[in-house]
Amino acid sequence: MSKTAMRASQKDFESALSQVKRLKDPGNEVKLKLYALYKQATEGPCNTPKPGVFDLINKAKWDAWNALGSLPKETARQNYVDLVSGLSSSSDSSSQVKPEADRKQPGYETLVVTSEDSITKIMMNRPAKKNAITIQMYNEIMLALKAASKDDSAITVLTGNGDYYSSGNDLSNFTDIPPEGIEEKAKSSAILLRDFVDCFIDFPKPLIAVVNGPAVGISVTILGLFDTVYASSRATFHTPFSHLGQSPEGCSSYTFPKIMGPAKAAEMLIFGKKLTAAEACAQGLVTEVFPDSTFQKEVWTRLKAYSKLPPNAMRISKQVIRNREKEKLRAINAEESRALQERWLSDECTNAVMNFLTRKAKL
Ligand SMILES: CCCC/C=C/CC(=O)SCCNC(=O)CCNC(=O)[C@H](O)C(C)(C)COP(=O)(O)OP(=O)(O)OC[C@H]1O[C@@H](n2cnc3c(N)ncnc32)[C@H](O)[C@@H]1OP(=O)(O)O
Repeated sequence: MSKTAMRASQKDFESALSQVKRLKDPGNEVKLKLYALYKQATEGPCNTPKPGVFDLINKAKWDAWNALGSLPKETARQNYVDLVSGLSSSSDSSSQVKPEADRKQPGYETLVVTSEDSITKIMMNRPAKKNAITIQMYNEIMLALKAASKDDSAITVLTGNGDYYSSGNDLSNFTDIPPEGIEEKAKSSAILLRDFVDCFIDFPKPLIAVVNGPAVGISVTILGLFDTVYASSRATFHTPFSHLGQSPEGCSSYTFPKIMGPAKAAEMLIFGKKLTAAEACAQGLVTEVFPDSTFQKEVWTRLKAYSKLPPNAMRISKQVIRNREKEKLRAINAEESRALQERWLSDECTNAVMNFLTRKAKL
């Protein structure tokens, strides 16, 4: 394992340790697994005397730890992170009966897509990379939205797995230069961006963002195209385009001034001011903020109630609201994508991306 991967795994482990406190009770069997993996990850193989047969609880804990044998600390740490990550996504809805693995739609590698209770949930699933959006993930989100627009769900939700909603465009997308050269790369990226944002402009049903943690870049800008945005109190909203030598996308050059007024929009889009969830709500980008400790429970209870409303009425209402603006939004999207195509070829952008990839800069 590389040094970087080990460091990242330790960070993920620490974040899983705090995440686990916020989960609903996963039951004794899982709690024992978590205990055993924690002990193995922090202390190595079981090294304490076996408790007596009548000391039932401590004996069960000891058995679970001892059963891990000589599993390396790094592997135990990784298994702990994976287990917590699976638990936090399945705790999204307390009354969902089948485990998520049984309900998830096949064919997606970067997403977990489920449909239940008339809700299609599209969950970005690269928690170790803060759900940074790769080319594959852009394409899979478009596919999932197209499928959701035709399925029998009443509403569609986009959310993230792990501690982040999304850290935006995966900056390593810029490093995969085709033999045709950098200009061709910028052109194909601009087409991908335009097609991606068009899917949100055209989406025909109510679309809800469940912003479970910090959001960066394009994952923030497209929020202006959602019908409702629910945020955890832990979420932040950051569009550091100038820092990255880039310019706004996702129709935010139009939706943000409209939502929050030109002055507040400029502070975000030009100067990269990061908003807290409360600030984003006060400025109209977020519909409602929920305490992080009850976020999943409160949001999914609310969404389940909404999903029982007459679906055709909701669809028509959305279309009446959106249709008036559709052509304008499409034109703005095309213009923003053209501007970015040029930006991606600039020294300002190249240097910012290289600084991140060589870890000279972080937001
Ligand atoms: C079709 C093209 C459309 C283009 C349009 C979109 C524009 C944008 O979206 S611009 C926004 C781009 N995003 C960023 O600039 C964010 C960059 N990331 C960061 O600054 C930090 O990673 C972040 C503050 C989000 C989190 O910091 P930490 O909590 O300290 O975590 P790490 O930095 O250790 O991250 C863990 C792991 O994930 C990788 N990562 C995170 N975000 C990205 C990203 N956007 N692109 C690529 N990789 C990302 C990070 O490198 C770490 O990887 P490892 O080191 O391999 O563990």
